[in-house]
Amino acid sequence: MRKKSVVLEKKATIASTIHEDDEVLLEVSNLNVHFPLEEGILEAVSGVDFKLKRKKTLGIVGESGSGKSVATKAILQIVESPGKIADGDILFRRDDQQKQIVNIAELNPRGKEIRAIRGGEIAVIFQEPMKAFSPIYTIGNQLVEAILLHITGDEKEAKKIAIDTLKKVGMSNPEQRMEQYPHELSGGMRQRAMIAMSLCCNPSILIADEPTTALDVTVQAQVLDLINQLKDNFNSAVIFITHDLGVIAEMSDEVAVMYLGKVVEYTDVDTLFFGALHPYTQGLLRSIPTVGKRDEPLDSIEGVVPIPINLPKGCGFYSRCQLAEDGLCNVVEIPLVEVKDGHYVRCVKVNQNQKKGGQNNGE
Ligand SMILES: Nc1ncnc2c1ncn2[C@@H]1O[C@H](COP(=O)(O)OP(=O)(O)OP(=O)(O)O)[C@@H](O)[C@H]1O
Repeated sequence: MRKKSVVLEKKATIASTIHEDDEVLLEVSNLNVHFPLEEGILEAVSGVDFKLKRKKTLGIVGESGSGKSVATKAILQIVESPGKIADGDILFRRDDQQKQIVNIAELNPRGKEIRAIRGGEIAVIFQEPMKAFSPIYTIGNQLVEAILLHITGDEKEAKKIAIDTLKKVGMSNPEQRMEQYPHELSGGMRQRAMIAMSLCCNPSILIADEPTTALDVTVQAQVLDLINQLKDNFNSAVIFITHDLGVIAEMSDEVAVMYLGKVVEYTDVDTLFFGALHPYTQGLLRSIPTVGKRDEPLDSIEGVVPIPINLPKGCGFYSRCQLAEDGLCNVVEIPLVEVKDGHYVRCVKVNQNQKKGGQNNGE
């Protein structure tokens, strides 16, 4: 059978503005992160673009294995071996006097410059706080050490900053907490201590990787509130990684939906919830429990995210997509296309529909 011809759109990379707009703190373009394995090259992140503005939160959502964590680890140059940044730029506006823009992708992962950025100008909150702390030092020791490294050489001042930050994250008796070891704190308190650790150096960017998954619902709400307040107080920006679209709705200004190492939809949060176009995003939205649908079974997207080694040509979502069309979707690499101002979608069917002036309802 003759394959239908596919007209390739010009790839719409998310326009570069970091050199003109001071509010843009980070601009990631065409990021590729590969793990060379015995079975072949695992393409964990493949041509990812996004940007981050001061006081804004970018939500990154997608199922397990879609590349969210690896993409953000690349921003800190902490991708585990044998993984490496194979291509792309990670332009970051430094918080020094010149506000110089550096390309993190080109820095030596063990060099002085990335060590000054990591934990200082760009900080991370992990899902599991025990990972961030050493069990053999007190919380106070660890906070003070980070502040001495990034902010001041004066130990007294560093201690004062540590106590103030613990207060800001809602820790009761901060002086006493300084003397405690991580295992002596409850889960919620440990999470707060880790947020304090991330914020004590006034980072320009805070990366929160599933920061509330291990917490109960009440503490979850407090932690989310805290991240929002602190973003405003510290004039910083947040990258929020989660599986949970409810959390995305609450936290994000813009959202990147990732699937199989690629951004498949990128837009502002309202458009995501009221005008998502990619069949994968629509599937994720249909799987959110709602009060009105209490007695109906929840929709779920059948199958799992494949392992990104030796992938077939075409759309990565092809094998699970309700709209998949042989000869159209599985022929060439599908580009990310700007369908409306600031709304980018990686789907041939959506592009066809948009041209006809129709809407893709994902049926
Ligand atoms: N250290 C590693 N070695 C080999 N492959 C890896 C490694 N870390 C991640 N990967 C692979 O890279 C791809 C992306 O993984 P990543 O952890 O970024 O996904 P994720 O979207 O963050 O998932 P989760 O929500 O479960 O954290 C997956 O196929 C994963 O198996």
